Amino acid sequence: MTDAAPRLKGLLEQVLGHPLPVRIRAWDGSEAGPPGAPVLVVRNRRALRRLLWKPGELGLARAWVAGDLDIDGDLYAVLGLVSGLIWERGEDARGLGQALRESDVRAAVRGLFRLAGPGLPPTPPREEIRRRRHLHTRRSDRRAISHHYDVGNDFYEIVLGPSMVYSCAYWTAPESVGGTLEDAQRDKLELICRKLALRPGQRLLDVGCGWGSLAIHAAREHGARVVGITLSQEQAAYARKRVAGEGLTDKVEIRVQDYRDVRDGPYDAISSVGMAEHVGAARYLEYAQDLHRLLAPGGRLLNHQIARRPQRDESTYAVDEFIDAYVFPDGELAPLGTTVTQLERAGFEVRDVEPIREHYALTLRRWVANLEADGARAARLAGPGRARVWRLYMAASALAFERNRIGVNQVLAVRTPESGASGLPLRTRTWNT
Ligand SMILES: C[S@@+](CC[C@H](N)C(=O)[O-])C[C@H]1O[C@@H](n2cnc3c(N)ncnc32)[C@H](O)[C@@H]1O
Repeated sequence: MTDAAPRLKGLLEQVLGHPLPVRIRAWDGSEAGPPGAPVLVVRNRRALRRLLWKPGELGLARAWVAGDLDIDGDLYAVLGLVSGLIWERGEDARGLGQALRESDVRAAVRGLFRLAGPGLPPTPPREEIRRRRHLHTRRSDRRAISHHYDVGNDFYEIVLGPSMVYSCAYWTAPESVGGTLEDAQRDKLELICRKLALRPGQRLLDVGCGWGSLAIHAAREHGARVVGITLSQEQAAYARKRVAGEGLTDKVEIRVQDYRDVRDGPYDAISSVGMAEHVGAARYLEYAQDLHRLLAPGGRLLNHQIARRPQRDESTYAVDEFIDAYVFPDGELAPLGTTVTQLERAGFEVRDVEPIREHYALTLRRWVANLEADGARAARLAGPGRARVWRLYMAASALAFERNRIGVNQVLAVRTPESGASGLPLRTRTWNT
């Protein structure tokens, strides 16, 4: 058979009720679709079986992880076209779906089953079997963090580069966008320290300290005494080595500790960068209360966190299955308004919100480029499936930030004392200066 691609294209369009914007190359070498369009490579029939067994995002992801599906050409272009179908046409597609004759769709699905050939559904990967409800106990959080972060520091060195910062960088000026990721990450760390108004000798708690970059910056550049906490053993070992290398062991302590177990407050300032996404809606208020309790009166919190957009009907919100199963088990995004409300409920005075959505798209594109530049080694270190997942999730996330599906915000909050003296200057921001 040398006509798999045109048959597949026809059947998929019949199911979707929409022309496919990408070209398809099938296992028999046949191709179909708009000439010059990016190519979705379907390497074998197993890819189809995975899709049919678990239609939608998760089926696609499984086929991608296993290498049964691939992209020939610009990854962003294909993701843009496919996500365009899912996001922009979500509403229309539902309308279209209703307009489609059910008997036609059923016939097309039967055709897809025939094309997929016989075979048992592939066993789901271990990550999916381990999925559980989002309880966010200390134990489940430790396990989820280990899944994501104990992949190996060498792998993260490839993706993140020498700065080893795993959160959105800050591109200070249009010219800086052409600069290095390391400069943009250093500028982000500096921005956070300035927002916290760190002074020599002050105690900073860095919740979710990763590989120690902010802790080191705050101690080295601002003379702060820092406690950095992480749930990842590998991160902590790496961070401690860096701290020692910088000669900062008297100023920086790295602990493997859950934020719920920190008892040695009060701190003058707290940073939480790219960490609150792990907390979960059910625990968010407790998290905010814990940080409030750990701060001295007048102390500042800088919470840097990814936000999703609110749903028209929040009760229909569901976590992204692909991200949950393969990337961040138990990660949860909240709308910005919810985060601000919870911080206020915990007693904070929220003083500044800086949305930096576009900065994350730029950062993610650098991470994808880093991974692609050293793809073979990344696959050796983390396993080919994992390297493929990371590439897909980071590229898809870059598009999601670019298209305003998700955002990221730096929220500055103060444990304002009874007197009302916030300690902030009258103007915290200057536009065009
Ligand atoms: C995306 S990383 C960000 C690391 C770092 N802040 C940076 O910007 O590079 C998230 C961090 O949060 C930590 N984390 C997640 N849940 C935690 C918890 N319950 N207690 C302490 N740390 C936690 C992880 O171990 C990891 O270090």
